[in-house]
Amino acid sequence: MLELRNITKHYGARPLADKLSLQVAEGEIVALLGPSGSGKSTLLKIAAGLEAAEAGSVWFDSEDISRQPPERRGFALMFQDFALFPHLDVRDNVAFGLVEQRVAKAQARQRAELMLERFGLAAHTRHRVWTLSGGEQQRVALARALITAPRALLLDEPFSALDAALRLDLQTEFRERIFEAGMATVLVTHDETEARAMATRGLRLVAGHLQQLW
Ligand SMILES: Nc1ncnc2c1ncn2[C@@H]1O[C@H](COP(=O)(O)OP(=O)(O)OP(=O)(O)O)[C@@H](O)[C@H]1O
Repeated sequence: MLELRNITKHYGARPLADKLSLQVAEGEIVALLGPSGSGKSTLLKIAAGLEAAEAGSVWFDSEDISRQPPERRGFALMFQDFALFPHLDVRDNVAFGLVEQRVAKAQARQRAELMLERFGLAAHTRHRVWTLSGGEQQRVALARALITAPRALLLDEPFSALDAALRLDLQTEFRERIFEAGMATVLVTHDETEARAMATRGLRLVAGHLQQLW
């Protein structure tokens, strides 16, 4: 269970989080909605360890991980600005997380190939990522996120660059793959339709507080 406990965070005088708490269980996809600038991405970054809160703590199961650096938390991130590596082929993009975990390169590549097969991307294994379509690139990014078997998945507007029809396809596919992997998942999105299509629970962040939508 991923848990934020009594998190407080401001930029200037405006509270982005005001003693905010959130629990996300394994197998749950929680959507975070809210006006632009309300602090959704900041909350995700606090969970990931990329930003510090002024007060409060981040827990996973019964461990306080507030002081752990991002790479020790065992979370996978898919943020708008976490692009794929243009100088690597598709396979090495997917293998990257494993190599970081000191898995031998040959073995990491083999596992990446299996993952790409499951994702219907086998034909692109040795292609540069920038030769793929936007939707394919997002699937590579999800494969890269899931291959390390993360205990939580943090998604920030994963489909914002895609056209409407493709978004719908990917929402269904991502939802299935995320449920199959079964980790605690938080999805930040502007789009309530997308949130309802993907998430088991929807929350709106307003003035530092979370309101339950469903
Ligand atoms: N490092 C920073 N320094 C100062 N202000 C910041 C910083 N990061 C974010 N902010 C401000 O905090 C507010 C919340 O930003 P955040 O990106 O978390 O909102 P958001 O709800 O994800 O917005 P959007 O839906 O537009 O992506 C914004 O007003 C932003 O300008």
